[in-house]
Amino acid sequence: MVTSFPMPELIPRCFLIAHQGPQDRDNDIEVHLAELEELARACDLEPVGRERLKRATVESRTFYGKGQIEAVAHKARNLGATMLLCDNELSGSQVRNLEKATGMTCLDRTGLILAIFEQRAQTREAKAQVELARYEYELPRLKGAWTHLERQVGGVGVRGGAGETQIEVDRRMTRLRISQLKRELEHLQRVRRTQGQGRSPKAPRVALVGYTNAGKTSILKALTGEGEPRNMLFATLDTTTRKAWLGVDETTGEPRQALVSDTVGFIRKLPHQLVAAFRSTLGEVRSAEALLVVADASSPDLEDHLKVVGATLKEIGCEDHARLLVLNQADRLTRPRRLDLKRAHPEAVLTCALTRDGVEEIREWLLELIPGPPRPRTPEAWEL
Ligand SMILES: Nc1nc2c(ncn2[C@@H]2O[C@H](COP(=O)(O)OP(=O)(O)OP(=O)(O)O)[C@@H](O)[C@H]2O)c(=O)[nH]1
Ligand SMILES: [Mg+2]
Repeated sequence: MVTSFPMPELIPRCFLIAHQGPQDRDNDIEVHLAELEELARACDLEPVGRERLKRATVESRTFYGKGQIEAVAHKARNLGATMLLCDNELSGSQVRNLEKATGMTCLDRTGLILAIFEQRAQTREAKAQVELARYEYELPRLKGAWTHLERQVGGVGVRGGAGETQIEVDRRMTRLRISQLKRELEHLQRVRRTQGQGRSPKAPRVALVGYTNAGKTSILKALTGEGEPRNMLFATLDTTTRKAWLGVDETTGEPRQALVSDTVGFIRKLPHQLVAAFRSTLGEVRSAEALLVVADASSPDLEDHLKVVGATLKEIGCEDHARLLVLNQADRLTRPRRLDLKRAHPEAVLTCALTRDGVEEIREWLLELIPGPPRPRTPEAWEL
């Protein structure tokens, strides 16, 4: 009999860095680095260390200072790291120069978020959106990556005639794929719209939006009985819509319900290529009548998260939507913090999605969105 032993999985180790300018507070950069660690874990990497690199200006070649890079690379290698994750958005040539200087693979924040989305995308639509974002990200970076190949390669076939360089061929192919993907996404969006047309006009459509890992899927589950919450950044990529039963109309006996959509989470510095690519999925948010803005009330970073959510909603054209702020994970709050939050956000509902505490208040708010029975019309004088 052959016994097979499970092989220990090799998880790549990474070291995290962030630039700290003279105006940046230590704590802010630490919070950003802690979030980058979560992103690394969500990408199946093991963070082994992190460092703030203080410098008044940024270096155009390598972004960080030369001496800083050498010291960090030394430390990272001693900890067994093979990757360097940078919290700042870097240009293609800065990444390449860093890789050359350190001998390690380098990934910036945008590249890391894109990699997570690529791992998670399940449906055709999510896959096309992520692929589009990847090409949009790579297009301005193609330069330089091919400098060793940049030469005149006049000829026939894929190359567009005499004189087209390898970079030009590459850019042309990338643009072609981008327009194919955009067409495919438009088609998928049309299909989605047609599917939505059969929905009951009496059921208001609401979208759950908010910072990643706030508990949007958990609230969906508490409201509709469906959804799979996970303690992981960007667990949800696809929009799913479920019915929330809100009881029966006492006068007509008709069931009352709302259609609740779960959506992809937001994060600070969400790559704009992703926001653009996810426009069609986020179209569900735009076309919703109202928003349930879910936030993790126990996060020390709550107010910052709310600002990011507000700005992203603006970016996708949703600043005027009616909304209810759902301060979730309230079970993790101390009593004084709970009182502070009630004072700071008097309109908000405090919830615990796990015990469904406060979820009834969300239902009541949803009920108010349902159009009431037609009011009896008072006949005008000329009709009598
Ligand atoms: N203690 C506590 N944990 C919660 C609560 N709501 C959600 N969680 C936990 O928080 C984690 C994230 O929950 P999700 O519902 O997946 O969060 P999400 O906003 O959908 O996250 P993404 O889809 O990744 O953006 C899970 O481990 C949940 O069990 C809550 O009210 N209290
Ligand atoms: Mg989710």
